[in-house]
Amino acid sequence: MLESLRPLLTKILNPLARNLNINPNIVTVISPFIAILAAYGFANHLLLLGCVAILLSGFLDVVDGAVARYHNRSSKFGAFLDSTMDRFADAIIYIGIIFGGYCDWFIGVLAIHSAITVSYVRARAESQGVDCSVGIAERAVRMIILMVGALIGHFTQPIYFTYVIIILVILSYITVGQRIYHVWKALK
Ligand SMILES: CC(C)CCC[C@@H](C)CCC[C@@H](C)CCC[C@@H](C)CCOC[C@@H](COP(=O)(O)OP(=O)(O)OC[C@H]1O[C@@H](n2ccc(N)nc2=O)[C@H](O)[C@@H]1O)OCC[C@H](C)CCC[C@H](C)CCC[C@H](C)CCCC(C)C
Ligand SMILES: O=P([O-])([O-])O[C@@H]1[C@@H](O)[C@H](O)[C@@H](O)[C@H](O)[C@@H]1O
Ligand SMILES: [Mg+2]
Ligand SMILES: [Mg+2]
Repeated sequence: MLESLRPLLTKILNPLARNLNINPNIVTVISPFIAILAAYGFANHLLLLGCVAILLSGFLDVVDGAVARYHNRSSKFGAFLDSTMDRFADAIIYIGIIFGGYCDWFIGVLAIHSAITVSYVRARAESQGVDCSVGIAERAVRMIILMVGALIGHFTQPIYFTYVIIILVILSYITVGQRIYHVWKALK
C-alpha cells in the first residue's frame, strides 16, 4: 500500500545515501538491534521509547536499500539479509510488547505468527515468480500502526495500545488471506 511512496522516499533519502558510502549490509544488520531497544522500551513500559525505536529501526530498513541503490551496491544477498533481519525485528518488537504485558501471550504469539506469515507468503510467492506486495498490512503499515498505538497508549491509557495490537493481528491475518488469494489467482 505504501510502496507507491518509495520513489518519493528515495528522492528524500538520496542526499543521506550519497554521504553514506558504506556496505549497506552493515545498516541492515543494525536495524534489528534498534528493534531490541524498542523491545526494551515496551518491556519497561516506556512506550515513547518503543515508538521512536521502531521508527529508527524502520528508518534504517529504508536507508539500507537507499544506500545500496545509490552506490550500485544492491545484491541478492543484501535483499536476502534485509528480509531476514526484518523477521528478527518483527519478532523482537512483539516479544517486548508481550513482556510489557500490553497483550497476553496468546495474542502476542498470534501477532508474531501473523506478521511473519504475511512476509513468508510474499517470499514463497516470489519463489514461484509471483509478485506479492499486496494486502492492507504490509510491514511499513504494521510498523506505523504499532507506533501510533504506542503513542496512543502513552498519551492516554495503555489499554488502548492493547486494542491496537488486537486490531493489528486481525489486519495481518486479513493480509495473509489477501496474499493467498492473490497467488491463487496468479497461478490458476
Ligand atoms: C527516530 C529518528 C531519530 C530517526 C527517524 C528519522 C525520521 C525522518 C523518520 C523517517 C522514517 C521513514 C522514512 C521510514 C519509516 C518506515 C517504517 C515506518 C517501516 C519500515 O518499512 C520498511 C520499508 C523498507 O522496506 P525494504 O527494506 O523492503 O526496502 P529497501 O531496503 O529500500 O529495499 C530493499 C532492497 O534494497 C536492496 N538491498 C537492501 C539492503 C541491503 N543490505 N542490500 C540490498 O541490496 C535489495 O534490492 C532489497 O530487495 O518499507 C518501505 C515502504 C514505504 C516506501 C515506506 C513508506 C514510509 C512512509 C514514508 C511513512 C512515513 C513514516 C512516518 C514518519 C511515521 C510516523 C509515525 C508516527 C506515529 C511516529
Ligand atoms: O511487507 P511485508 O511482506 O510484510 O514484509 C516485507 C518483506 O516481505 C520483504 O522481504 C522485506 O524486504 C520488506 O522489508 C518487508 O519486511
Ligand atoms: Mg531495507
Ligand atoms: Mg526490509
